[in-house]
This record gives sequence, structure tokens and C-alpha cells, in this order.
Amino acid sequence: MAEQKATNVHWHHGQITTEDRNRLLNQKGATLWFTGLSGSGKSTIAVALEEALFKRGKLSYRLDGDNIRMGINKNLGFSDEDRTENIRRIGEVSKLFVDAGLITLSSFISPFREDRDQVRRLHEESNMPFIEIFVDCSLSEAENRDPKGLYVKARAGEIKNFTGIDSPYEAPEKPEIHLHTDTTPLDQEVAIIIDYLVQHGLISE
Ligand SMILES: Nc1ncnc2c1ncn2[C@@H]1O[C@H](COP(=O)(O)OS(=O)(=O)O)[C@@H](OP(=O)(O)O)[C@H]1O
Ligand SMILES: Nc1ncnc2c1ncn2[C@@H]1O[C@H](COP(=O)(O)OP(=O)(O)O)[C@@H](O)[C@H]1O
Repeated sequence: MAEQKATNVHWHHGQITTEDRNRLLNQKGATLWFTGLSGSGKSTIAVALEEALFKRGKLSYRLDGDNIRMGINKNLGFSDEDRTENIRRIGEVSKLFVDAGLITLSSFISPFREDRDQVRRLHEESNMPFIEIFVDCSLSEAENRDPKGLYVKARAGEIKNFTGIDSPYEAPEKPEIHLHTDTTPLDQEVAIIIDYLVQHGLISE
């Protein structure tokens, strides 16, 4: 847990609430947290879901490991400590976006259970929906896909601390949604998530 350094700081409330913004957008802001191995399909699913939601008139926004690591988190690498800080910051950013009323699609390997649970607590203590989506894919399939050629480099020792090779991945124990991307087609994965959002009253039918 990061230490609170600044003293004498106070949260400033405005006149418009999260609920007001949700009503304006006709949706309920939520964080959909995609976790899984590199190449498991997190980004592919988030991109397809964003399009499906857009077509239904729902506003979502994607936060993605590679993109975030080229901006707000460009000073972080892949040590355990840096991954924890990466997820802590993204958890806070996701929460701000939910407060803004957005369906936030956060796709990060997020290999440590405690880091994901911390983001969950951060949301739940403010009554914000947090939906953990386990993008489950065998290492052999992810390695076979190797969309960015990173597994080849990791096996050759050119990338150190690569998740699944020489850095751990702790699978979620009770994710809200568990997708099996080895066997389930993309359109079905999107349908499963949309169905969940409708069933839980986050978007309308
Ligand atoms: N050592 C190592 N281990 C894992 N991944 C690596 C590494 N080096 C670079 N990359 C690339 O960075 C992307 C993962 O970043 P994340 O921010 O999602 O990682 S983490 O949640 O902090 O573990 C990951 O993107 P995805 O493949 O989309 O998961 C890789 O493209
Ligand atoms: N059922 C599936 N769901 C998601 N991606 C799939 C599926 N089947 C094959 N793929 C492919 O797997 C790769 C996943 O890459 P990517 O989405 O970048 O993964 P990640 O963001 O988890 O690193 C893509 O090339 C995608 O086309």
C-alpha cells in the first residue's frame, strides 16, 4: 500500500454527483478489469467490447498496459514492485473514470492477486462496481500466438522477468467472469460480458 505523503489535503465535493453523471449518460459507470497472461486476449476482447458497447450507445474507455506504460507509467518497469505500483495507479485512474460515469475497460496482466484485490477494495469502499474478468488462456496457446514476438525473446533470455516464463501469474480465485480464450470464440466472449452487464443492471437490455 502506498504511503500518504501530503498532509492537510481534503477531498473537494462538487454539486454534480456520480449518480447525476450516470443518469446523464444513461448507464452505470463500472470498472471491468481484464487480467491474464500476455497474449491471452485482454486487449482484443476490450477492443471488441468497446465497439459493441458503442453500438448500443454506451460510453466506455480502454486503459491498456502498453499504452499506459508509454505515458503516465513510463517510469515503471517489470519488477514485482513496479508492477504493484503500475496496478495501484491504474486502479486509481479507473476509479476516477467510474466516478466520471464511464464503463472503464482496464486490461493489464496484473499478475498479483493482492494488487487486484486492492483495486477491488478501492472501488467497493466507494460503492463502485468492480468486475474482474479472468482472460484464461494456457501458456502454450499464448506462446503459440505470441502476437508481439515477446515469448520468443523471453525464451531466448532477451527479456527478463517475463510473466509465465520467469515471473509469476496468480490466477483469480473468484472472478466475476471467467473466459476461456483457448476454446471460446471472440464474439461469444463479448456476448458473455454484455449479458453480465445487462443482468447486473449496468446497462439496459
Ligand atoms: N517482462 C514482461 N512481462 C510481461 N509483459 C511485458 C514484459 N516486458 C514487456 N511486456 C509488455 O508489457 C505489457 C504488460 O504490461 P502490464 O502493465 O499489463 O503488466 S503488469 O500488469 O504490470 O504486470 C505486455 O502486454 P500484453 O501482451 O498486452 O499483456 C507486453 O507487451
Ligand atoms: N478467443 C479469443 N479471444 C481473444 N483473442 C484471441 C482469441 N482467439 C485468438 N485470439 C488472438 O490472440 C491474440 C491476443 O492478443 P492480445 O489481445 O494482444 O492479448 P493481450 O492483450 O492479453 O496481451 C490476438 O492475436 C487475437 O487475435
